[in-house]
Amino acid sequence: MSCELKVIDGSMLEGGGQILRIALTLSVIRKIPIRLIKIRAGRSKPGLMEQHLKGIELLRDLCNAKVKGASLGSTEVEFWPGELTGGNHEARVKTAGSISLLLQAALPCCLFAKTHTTLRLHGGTNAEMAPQIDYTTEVFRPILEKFGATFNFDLLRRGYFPKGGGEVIINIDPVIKLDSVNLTERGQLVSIYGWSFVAGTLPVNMSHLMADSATHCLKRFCNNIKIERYKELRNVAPDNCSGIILVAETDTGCVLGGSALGKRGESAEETGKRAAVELVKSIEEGACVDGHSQDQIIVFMALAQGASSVKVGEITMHTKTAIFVAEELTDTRFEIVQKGPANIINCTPQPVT
Ligand SMILES: Nc1ncnc2c1ncn2[C@@H]1O[C@H](COP(=O)(O)OP(=O)(O)OP(=O)(O)O)[C@@H](O)[C@H]1O
Repeated sequence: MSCELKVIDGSMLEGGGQILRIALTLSVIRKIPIRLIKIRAGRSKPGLMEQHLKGIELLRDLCNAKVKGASLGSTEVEFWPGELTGGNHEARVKTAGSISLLLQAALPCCLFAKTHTTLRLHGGTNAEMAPQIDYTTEVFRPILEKFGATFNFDLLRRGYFPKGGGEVIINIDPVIKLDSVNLTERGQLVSIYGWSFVAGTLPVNMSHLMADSATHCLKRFCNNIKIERYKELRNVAPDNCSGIILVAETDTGCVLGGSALGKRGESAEETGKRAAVELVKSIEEGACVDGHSQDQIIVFMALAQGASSVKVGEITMHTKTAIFVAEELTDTRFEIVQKGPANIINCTPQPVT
């Protein structure tokens, strides 16, 4: 392991928690010690929040890393990775901080561990500004499988804003390598399905209103739409929440998602429509992955053996940020080629000189 610290500037581009997660993940896998500076400088309250700190501690535990400066509010952290061994690990975010984002940082590491890993993650399962856990398992996981990797999960309890309290167990087998992907043929939509839920004391009728409204927006794209409508069991989801997750599949195996959570002052119909509009954007752009998976696959493209190409829609700031960090910490180069409303992201490993 080199003693020199690679500096990653957390104020770059998106300037949020994502830079931190990707940099730490790649630091662990590539065994590159890093110094993160200006952490979350692009956010109104910069520095580490609880969920980011718990993410750092989880990655530290996964590889027995040495960490300096990681505490609430820190804007600078040093991280010296050790050996990735696998085993049982736990992270507990006391707020509704997203379980999916803890997994976003830990999953690639576990894929390169020596043995099987079991993660017990506590926090929010369905939180704003993050993938709902159902998005992670039903949209992101099938895309991950194209890279030759997967995970199993057991959702024990749902956790919503503001209390959190969700709990998910994730089981991950290591891979020998990640496969490169070529996801450039979008094909025709074959089905749209999804889950429209309410929890706590909210009436089940809201789930019907969200699902009907989403179906209304989507029916011009596909005549095979099935959205389950239900109320979560009280013992699994005691607190109030409502939301919808939509998945579109194409005849070339592309999986696109759209989702929304109910919010104060918004009708159930509007929530359903928001999720549908998100999905419609990816459909109309001709993208092979949606705008949220777009940034989440960059790490896998950078770690895969060989060159990958993925057709996406409008390039998001999160994607530009992920590419920036991936190029800093791996021997890969990314190139974006515009194709009408879509873009092709190419990732090519660089010969080691
Ligand atoms: N509705 C959504 N569906 C799926 N993924 C989402 C959704 N909203 C956000 N994401 C993903 O969640 C991640 C959010 O990263 P971001 O840096 O903005 O958040 P963060 O870690 O909570 O940090 P910060 O508090 O600094 O914003 C990104 O990978 C983004 O694609």
